[in-house]
Amino acid sequence: SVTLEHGSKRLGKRTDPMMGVWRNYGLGQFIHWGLYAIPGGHWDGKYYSGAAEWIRSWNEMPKNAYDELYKVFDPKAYDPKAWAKQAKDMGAKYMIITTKHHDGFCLWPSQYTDYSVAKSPYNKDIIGPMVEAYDAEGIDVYLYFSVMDWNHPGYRSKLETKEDEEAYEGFKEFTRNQLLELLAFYPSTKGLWFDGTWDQAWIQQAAFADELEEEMRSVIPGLIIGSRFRADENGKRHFDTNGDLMGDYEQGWERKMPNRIEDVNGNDWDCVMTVPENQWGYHSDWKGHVKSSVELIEMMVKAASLDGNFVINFGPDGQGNIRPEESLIAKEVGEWMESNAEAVYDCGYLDWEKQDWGYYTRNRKTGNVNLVVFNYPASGKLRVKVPKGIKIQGIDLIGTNGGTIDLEEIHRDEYFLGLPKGTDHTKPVVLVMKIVEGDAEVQGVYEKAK
Ligand SMILES: COc1ccc([C@H]2[C@H](O)[C@H](O)[C@H](C)N2C)cc1
Repeated sequence: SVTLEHGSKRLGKRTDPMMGVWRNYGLGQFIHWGLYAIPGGHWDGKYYSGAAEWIRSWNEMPKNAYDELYKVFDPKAYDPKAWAKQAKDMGAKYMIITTKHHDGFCLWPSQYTDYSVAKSPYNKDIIGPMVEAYDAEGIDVYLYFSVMDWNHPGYRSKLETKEDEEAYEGFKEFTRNQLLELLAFYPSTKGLWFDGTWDQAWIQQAAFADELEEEMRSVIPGLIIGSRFRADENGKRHFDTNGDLMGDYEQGWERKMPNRIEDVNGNDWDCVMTVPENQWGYHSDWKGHVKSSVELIEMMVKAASLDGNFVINFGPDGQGNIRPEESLIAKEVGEWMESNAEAVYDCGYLDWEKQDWGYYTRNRKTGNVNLVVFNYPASGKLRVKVPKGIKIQGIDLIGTNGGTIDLEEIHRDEYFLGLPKGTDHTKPVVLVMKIVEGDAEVQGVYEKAK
């Protein structure tokens, strides 16, 4: 490996308590909200088929028309307490809010630009009440921040001239000022979710970004920052020149998921997922596939089974309403979590052979093995291969106690579990297995022998 000044600062996972909390979240909520929610994917009677939060880049929408939208930003229906309650009922343990997306419009009254809520008819801080409401519900708040800023005069995608370089110095200072301002205004935030960091101009700022990351971490000790904030001095992003993870967790799983534990390279990670195929901001007319709550539950469980978290995106409309499709998802995911959350919260990878019927998750606090069944076997029986030295001490349908599952030993360490008659096959069902490792008759939590 090569010596790097601005590469990864740590090998392996963070081991501090704040990262331990992050690791156990299981489920999060992303909120994309901003001026783009006003046009909602349409302009001048035309339909924008791209991602609604990118409508400013659509040549059918004049840039100045977009840039005037702040003059009509006045979301009468905005109710952060209701949003936080809905997220709580869904079972989200953390929430990521767009403080500033690529358009540069700030949902907080930044001292460093006029392009913020302070200059809109709404003329109140959006972020503060949201942070308070989510904190009150016990949901940790993370602040999304786009480095790319189409509004700032000093922003550049690449630095080609002396003038570019001078302008970009101002932009770097502006970016640092806004980030320190966010941490000062909202000190209860647990981390930052960076985006818009692929431009050559930013990638060249390895030293500046490294120093800024250190500075932010010193302002809020334990702050959690993903792999997408900065590049190393060779322009390597997410993973440095030596292949080591930048930041505290892998942030590349966006609208896609790993399939095997090897894909996550032993890192913490989360997957951020849109409900339609590719809409983060509000689009009033979703086209194509819209994910059902069962699909999203399966992705959430799959993430937990591979040591990751799953984050479902919400895009409130221009008035601050949560759309009906998203409210339905929040309700249905919440109903499932009501009785099955222990198979997701505090759960991670179990190194048992993957079976076709679904996923194993291991609860880090109880030591229990969860079998989450998505693909019901026609036989009605689940095949379970148990590694050597592991004994099944008991198994039950989640929330029940005793005698619901019959265990048939096929041969040493391989069993058929019979699902109870009348199991509802339209929902994922969870079996909870207590295991004993080695000959230990220890009761309670089992830490896998290292
Ligand atoms: C260049 O392709 C992109 C770049 C950025 C994105 C942004 C989306 O607007 C959303 O904020 C997502 C989390 N982010 C990666 C999406 C596609």
